[in-house]
Amino acid sequence: MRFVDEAEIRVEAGDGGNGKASFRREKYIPLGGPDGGDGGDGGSVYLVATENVNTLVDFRYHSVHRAQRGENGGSRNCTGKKGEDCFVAVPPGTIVYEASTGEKIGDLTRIGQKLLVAKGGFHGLGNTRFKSSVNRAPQQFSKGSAGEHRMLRLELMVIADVGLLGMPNAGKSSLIRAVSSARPKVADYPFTTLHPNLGVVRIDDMRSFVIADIPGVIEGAAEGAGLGLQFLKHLSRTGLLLHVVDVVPYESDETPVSAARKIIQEVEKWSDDLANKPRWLVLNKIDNVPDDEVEQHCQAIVDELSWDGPVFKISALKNQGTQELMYAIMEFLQQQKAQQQFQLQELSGEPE
Ligand SMILES: Nc1nc2c(ncn2[C@@H]2O[C@H](COP(=O)(O)OP(=O)(O)OP(=O)(O)O)[C@@H](O)[C@H]2O)c(=O)[nH]1
Ligand SMILES: [Mg+2]
Repeated sequence: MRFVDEAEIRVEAGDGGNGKASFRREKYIPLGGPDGGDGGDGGSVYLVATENVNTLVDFRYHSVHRAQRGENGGSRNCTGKKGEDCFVAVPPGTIVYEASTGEKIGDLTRIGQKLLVAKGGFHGLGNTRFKSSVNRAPQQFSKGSAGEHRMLRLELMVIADVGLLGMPNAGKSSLIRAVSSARPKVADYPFTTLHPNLGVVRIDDMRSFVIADIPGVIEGAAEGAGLGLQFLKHLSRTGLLLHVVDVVPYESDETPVSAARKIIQEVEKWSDDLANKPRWLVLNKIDNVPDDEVEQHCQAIVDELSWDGPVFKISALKNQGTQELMYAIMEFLQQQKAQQQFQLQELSGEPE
């Protein structure tokens, strides 16, 4: 599933440090020459394509990125220190535009690739530099030039790792709310979700994945009923589907099994590729079933569906079982990625 993720950020390079005007002062040397040092260059701002960063979501909270100013020059020919550069981590695949003109500045495709987006100011010159045969005591010095300031628009095509499938009202948006900072609308009427929502599930500092909440799929979606069709076709890019089933369906004429079958049929009608994708059964709203009946209630659904794949029992509302589900997904995606890399290496015949 693909989404365009966007963010605007401001990048400010450091100004160059000023040059110094000063003269040597030492005992017994009455007319010491000029000894003002140059300033340091201002730091620049670079964007760096970084592994494991997979969305632009963090830029919503941190949108100004500054590099350091260069130090001013000092007496005794001391050169000012160069300002530190600022490196901003972005996900691979980020395209960078000048915000005001829409002009493309560049794109970052390879991990580790760097793009200069704001150049640091040039250092000012100390008065030593202005010394000449006709002017042995120059007062001149120059100021550092200003660092570049720019507004950038970042754009990224995000491919969701996990797609949620399920009847309207099954609790897909609630699940995304429970496990990520995404805030899709949740309500007790069908088709709350009119556009796909993305949630980034952060497992720890280094690991996260993207989960996509899509509008509920209903019977006939593969033929275009409801809102299902346009989203079904994008699901083929995900690595895992979660089939969310309400264990006590909202529609009284529906049972969990009949609701689940409808979804499976739609998926099979749509494409073999989608039907063969790894799919897990997520039985939601177990809090609507008395504690001591959950096990039995869920097992009956699994048996009737003749489902032999992974099953998770959760309550998105009460946040029960959701954490375990997220860990299992992360583990699965990592294994899947490792396997794909292995296959790629096999294909390309690389030894390692
Ligand atoms: N009791 C209970 N209610 C839940 C649970 N999860 C979701 N709900 C409720 O079910 C209703 C529908 O939830 P949503 O998350 O909007 O369902 P959805 O699958 O995203 O629905 P659509 O976007 O219409 O396809 C809301 O009233 C939720 O509060 C749960 O685990 N337990
Ligand atoms: Mg929804």
